[in-house]
Amino acid sequence: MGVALSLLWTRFFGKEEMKLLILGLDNAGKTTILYRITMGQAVETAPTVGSNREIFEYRNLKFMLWDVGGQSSIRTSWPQYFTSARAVILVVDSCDTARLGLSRDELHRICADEALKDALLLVFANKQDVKGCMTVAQISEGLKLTNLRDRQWQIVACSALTGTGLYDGLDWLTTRLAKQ
Ligand SMILES: Nc1nc2c(ncn2[C@@H]2O[C@H](COP(=O)(O)OP(=O)(O)OP(=O)(O)O)[C@@H](O)[C@H]2O)c(=O)[nH]1
Ligand SMILES: [Mg+2]
Repeated sequence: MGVALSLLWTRFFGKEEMKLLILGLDNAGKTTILYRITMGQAVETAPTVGSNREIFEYRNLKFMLWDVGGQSSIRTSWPQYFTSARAVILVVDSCDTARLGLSRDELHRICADEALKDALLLVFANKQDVKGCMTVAQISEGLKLTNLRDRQWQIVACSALTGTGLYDGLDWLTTRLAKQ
């Protein structure tokens, strides 16, 4: 859309909502991140059956955030959410060493999907408040992020419990989305 047309569109219809997907294994902290971002606080969560959806405005951009359940039975439905997503936020539990390989497999499956070929990738290495958790470098290596060619990606350490790091990730995302 040209600049003039885009301004006209915004004037009459409001800002375009950008669809962002929050994906990751069960217990990674996706729902906690969703509500920490949209409500500014840590909320008590239960495993997500299906998905949660929230509108969020940040740095003059409007987002529709989709948080999809990560249990194995729900992961098979993830591709139903992919259409027109501008970015994937992959949440990894930095304490879950045993399932880092599973996160890697899911990530590379997501990235191979044609519907997400232009989507940005932000990895949140969550639960960094827990002592002895994996570092960003270990998670980056375990996920084989450098194998993702032709993909704009970033990994950021965060804690949904304290809020640390979440806005560093969102700043990276919004800077890139604003340029598109
Ligand atoms: N210590 C710590 N615990 C966290 C953090 N983020 C989430 N949790 C806890 O991890 C557990 C799972 O969090 P959820 O947000 O429900 O996880 P989810 O990824 O949405 O899980 P599913 O809905 O099953 O896919 C909860 O007990 C959270 O309180 C964090 O940054 N630090
Ligand atoms: Mg959840």
